[in-house]
Amino acid sequence: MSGDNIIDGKAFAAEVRARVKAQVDRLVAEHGLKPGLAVVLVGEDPASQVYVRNKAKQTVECGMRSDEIRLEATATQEEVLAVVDRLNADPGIHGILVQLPLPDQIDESAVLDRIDPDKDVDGFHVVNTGRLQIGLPALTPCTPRGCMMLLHDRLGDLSGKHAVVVGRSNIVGKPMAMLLLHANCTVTIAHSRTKDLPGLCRQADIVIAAVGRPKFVQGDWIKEGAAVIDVGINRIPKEDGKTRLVGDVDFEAAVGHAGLITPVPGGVGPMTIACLLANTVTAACMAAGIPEPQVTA
Ligand SMILES: Nc1nc2c(c(=O)[nH]1)N[C@@H](CN(C=O)c1ccc(C(=O)N[C@@H](CCC(=O)O)C(=O)O)cc1)CN2
Repeated sequence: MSGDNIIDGKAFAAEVRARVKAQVDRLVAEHGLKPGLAVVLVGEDPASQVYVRNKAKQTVECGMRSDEIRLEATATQEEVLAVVDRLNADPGIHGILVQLPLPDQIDESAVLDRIDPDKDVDGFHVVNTGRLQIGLPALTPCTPRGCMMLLHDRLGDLSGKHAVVVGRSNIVGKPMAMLLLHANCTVTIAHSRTKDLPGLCRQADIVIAAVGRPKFVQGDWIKEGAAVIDVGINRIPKEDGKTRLVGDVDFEAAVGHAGLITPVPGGVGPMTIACLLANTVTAACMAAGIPEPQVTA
């Protein structure tokens, strides 16, 4: 995979992390402020364990404080909320993230909305959702923020482009649509009841695939030269009994049509953690009343 139209999300994420590290170094040197991120993991989901480990590692590499709080899969709602309350009250913690998915006995929205909105580095709290909706400064969900960085980096101004977002989840589809709208795109949100999805996608200058179904978006749905951003992370079985990671786009079929395309792995995924680190710096600056350094410039 070396075509000019393939976006290297891993390399771009490394650049973002280097910028975050430079900002952290400056905050420590000039303000004595060391941003702190706490990640809460409930249970032993293997993929979540890997993501949490990578978050902690990259947080430390950027010079920030990293706290990892692990709870048993059988933890009660009260136990999880008590951890969030403690982190909300900790002045050395500027960002709190509760790794999703949570076990069935936990009410996800109750937990996410218990996080102090100013420490909500996932941008999932209803207050940040509302701020984003009406265009106020907000902590923005990491995956959509990463997608926007990739699009701006390669396309510059997005004004007037028709973006089709396939998927309407609260954590990707909806915030993605809002960010594209704020960037002056004409945005269509498509979902399982959308009529003629292939025809709709063929009209798009930008297709965001965030539907959670392996290789759902077909190659011939892509207009020649369109940008295709694949948010999907699906593990499918291989013949040898192991699994492999594929996105929501049939990459091999779409790459010949797209002007730009993100692969899976190595596209949007690495940007999620890089943007989490950037959001933690933003939250620390907000808490200390320091103007936020630009990560995307
Ligand atoms: N509280 C949250 N929970 C979850 C989020 C989130 O943003 N906040 N997103 C996902 C998981 N996730 C981060 O938490 C995440 C997913 C994927 C990657 C990534 O780098 N993927 C690699 C492939 C890694 C692999 O082999 O598994 C890639 O795409 O190249 C990073 C973070 C759900 N939960």
